[in-house]
Amino acid sequence: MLQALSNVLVTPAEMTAVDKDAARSGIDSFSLMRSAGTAVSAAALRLYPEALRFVVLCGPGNNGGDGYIAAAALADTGASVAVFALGDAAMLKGDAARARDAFALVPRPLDAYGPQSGDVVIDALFGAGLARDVPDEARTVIEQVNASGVPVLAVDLPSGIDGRTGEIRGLSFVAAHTVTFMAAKPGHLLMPGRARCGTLEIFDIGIPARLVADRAGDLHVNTPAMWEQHLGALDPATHKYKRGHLAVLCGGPVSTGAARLSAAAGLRAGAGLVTLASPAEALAVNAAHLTAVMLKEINNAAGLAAWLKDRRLNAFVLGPGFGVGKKARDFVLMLCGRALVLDADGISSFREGREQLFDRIAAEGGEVVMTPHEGEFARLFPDIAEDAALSKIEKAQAAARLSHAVIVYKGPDTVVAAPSGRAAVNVNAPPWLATAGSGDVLAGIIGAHLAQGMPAFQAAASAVWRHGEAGVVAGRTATAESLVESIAPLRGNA
Ligand SMILES: NC(=O)C1=CN([C@@H]2O[C@H](COP(=O)(O)OP(=O)(O)OC[C@H]3O[C@@H](n4cnc5c(N)ncnc54)[C@H](OP(=O)(O)O)[C@@H]3O)[C@@H](O)[C@H]2O)[C@@H](O)CC1
Ligand SMILES: Nc1ncnc2c1ncn2[C@@H]1O[C@H](COP(=O)(O)OP(=O)(O)O)[C@@H](O)[C@H]1O
Ligand SMILES: [K+]
Repeated sequence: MLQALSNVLVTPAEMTAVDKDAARSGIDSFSLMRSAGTAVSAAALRLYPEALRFVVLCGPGNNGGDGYIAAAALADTGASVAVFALGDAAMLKGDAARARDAFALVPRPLDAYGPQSGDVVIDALFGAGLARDVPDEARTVIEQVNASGVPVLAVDLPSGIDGRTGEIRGLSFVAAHTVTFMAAKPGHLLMPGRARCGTLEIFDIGIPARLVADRAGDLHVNTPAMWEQHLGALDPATHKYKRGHLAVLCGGPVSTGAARLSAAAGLRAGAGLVTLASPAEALAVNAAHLTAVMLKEINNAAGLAAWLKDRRLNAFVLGPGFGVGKKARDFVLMLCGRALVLDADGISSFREGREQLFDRIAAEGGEVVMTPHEGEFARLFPDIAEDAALSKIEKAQAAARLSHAVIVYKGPDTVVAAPSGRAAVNVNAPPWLATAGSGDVLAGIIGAHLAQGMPAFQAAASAVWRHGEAGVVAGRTATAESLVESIAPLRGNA
């Protein structure tokens, strides 16, 4: 895969536009289909040398066309191949019809297929063109194949997965491997699609990278390439104030653990100093648990205002264990002009009156990052959350636009989105990150990156990636505490 495209995500609509641009620039569309189909046959031979029979299921569009090319290429190697077609293969048009003619045998109707031991299914029913729920004729075969345990190699996408959203359109194959072309699509990375793609292979079928890049939006896989040019901000060479002073606002005496986790994570992630701001009634319990993290009594808005005069306090985390209500709202509104991570109760406190928050962020222009999980997202952005037409990426983008903040929409497929529309989908997080306090740790890492001067989007994206890496290091028995201990340097910095 070309380096220039390796992290780019392209929506199916953008890919269709790329196809048209390619045709306009004189590239033969059938040669692209031939490359696609032969890439699929090569993957099938490489992955399943023991297959007794390759069963190619072909749909009514160009995804089916890729399938016919693959079938012909596999037959040329002497492999046993059977093709079953959805609908009347005689009705195929354009490149798909040409591809059908490349395969010597007449395909059999889809409902004639029953999975047999030794089969490998090549799923070429629907790809980028899936426009509605899969039809009944396809449902039966998808159910049978999924139940049979016969391995499925998907062409472009497992049929039934929406390439834009990752949603299942009625029913979908569960593939062991997916071969897609030129660039990954959102549906390969967003859940539940991601879990149904198996391993993902991105094959360069020969469309110039420039044509793809011209149509692609500012949407990427979250890899170090997204933010490594900002790692200089994490340079530890100077004194501790240069490494940033992170302040974590703590709630009442019975819920202090969450804020302490954020503080510990912030320190571990490289903030030069971390101070826990605690109300008087929680000072004793916090003091009993803290060593390197400092403690400061902050009881009310007046106390916070006085403390904020210290401009060396350069990032804040508010939310973990803070408590929902007026105090949270008052504090947050005072912090909107600074670098701020708004998490948990800090988000939920604005269920009513969110406009005040969004207006303040816009007016003050601080580097604000919000880190909602699904429930918190629905609390603050119910209108966006309920819009079933939007993908998780589009929801995060809409929320970022509306709030003027960077949104980290958490989950197995965390999306980081900026008000500009720039977005990244994270893929390195192991499922055992779903453990109590894990989100508090993430908030602390983001806070540390902000404290060290990274811009909000890069601070958030790199923190999400680092949190995922910490999860990998901590392993399956990870707890929030072991996650903190597992936060590793980012490329030798921090
Ligand atoms: N990108 C590239 O550069 C290249 C892409 N290539 C390949 O092209 C694929 C995209 O091809 P595509 O646009 O023809 O769409 P595809 O997925 O075959 O489906 C469309 C057909 O299915 C039908 N249909 C849709 N939904 C349906 C439903 N629920 N139930 C029933 N029918 C339904 C739809 O009918 P319609 O909606 O028009 O009635 C239409 O007939 C892409 O995934 C990749 O494999 C390569 O060849 C090389 C270059
Ligand atoms: N299945 C999963 N796979 C990977 N990461 C996950 C999964 N479920 C949750 N996470 C991550 O774990 C963290 C949980 O945060 P959150 O829901 O706020 O939990 P808590 O409030 O207990 O800290 C988030 O960073 C989220 O992205
Ligand atoms: K497919």
